[in-house]
Amino acid sequence: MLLSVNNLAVSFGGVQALSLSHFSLQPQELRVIIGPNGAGKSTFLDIICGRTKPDTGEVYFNDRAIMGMTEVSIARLGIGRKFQQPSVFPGLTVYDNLLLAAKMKKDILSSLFFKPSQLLKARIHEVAEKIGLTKVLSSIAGALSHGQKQWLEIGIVVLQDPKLLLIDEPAAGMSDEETYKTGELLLELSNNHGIIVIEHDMKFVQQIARERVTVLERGKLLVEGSFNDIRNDQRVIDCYLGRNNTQLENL
Ligand SMILES: Nc1ncnc2c1ncn2[C@@H]1O[C@H](COP(=O)(O)OP(=O)(O)OP(=O)(O)O)[C@@H](O)[C@H]1O
Repeated sequence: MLLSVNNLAVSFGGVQALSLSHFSLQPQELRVIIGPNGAGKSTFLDIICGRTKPDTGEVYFNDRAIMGMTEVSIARLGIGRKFQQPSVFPGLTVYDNLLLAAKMKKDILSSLFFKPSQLLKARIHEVAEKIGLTKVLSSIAGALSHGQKQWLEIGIVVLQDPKLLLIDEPAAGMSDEETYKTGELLLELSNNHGIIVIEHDMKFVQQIARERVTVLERGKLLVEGSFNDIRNDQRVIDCYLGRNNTQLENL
């Protein structure tokens, strides 16, 4: 098991944001988490990456207990997080953004004397190819399209060789074509990484959910199953009804 979670609970100001008795992920599994606003999806990823401390519970990554570790230590162990907000350096080229990400993996001291080796250059080109940005490696990141910026963000995380990738709403704001390409990219990445994706667009979920989908509601596990199981589950349909949001797009 790549990730295993038991009895995780966290409250904010007396309101329970998450109460999850069990969750597990296999290596190279791509899991999609859905659920309406406030279901606890981001809180869950925040706990896994060490950004939020739970009140109770255990998280095991490759059988190692990681609760209480800092975000940096957890990242070093191999958990990479891609947030929804952009974090690329807009004034740097795509290549330099990737190079910087690769440098950040090294210790501070060694990076002072860091020179990009042929091996590293090859790795940057390999990742650029994967994320579809080979032709724009020398472009300024700020000039990329929204979709390209998101792929660069994914590339930056991938360059750090995480065993587990946590990705918040990767297709938000993308065109249909960009969304589809993002889905194909995540499917390809799942050959080498465990991936947890939070997503709202059901057409996109259908494209990438080859295994289980986890549905959270009000901080609790509502149901887990194949895409077809959850799409036809009355509890899932009910939990979105009457909500003033556009989250269950294309259901
Ligand atoms: N730092 C915080 N302080 C106070 N309350 C918080 C904090 N983070 C999350 N919450 C609350 O915890 C609950 C779960 O929020 P969370 O953001 O995890 O849900 P979500 O499923 O990711 O929702 P969305 O799809 O809207 O992003 C919500 O009621 C939210 O208001």
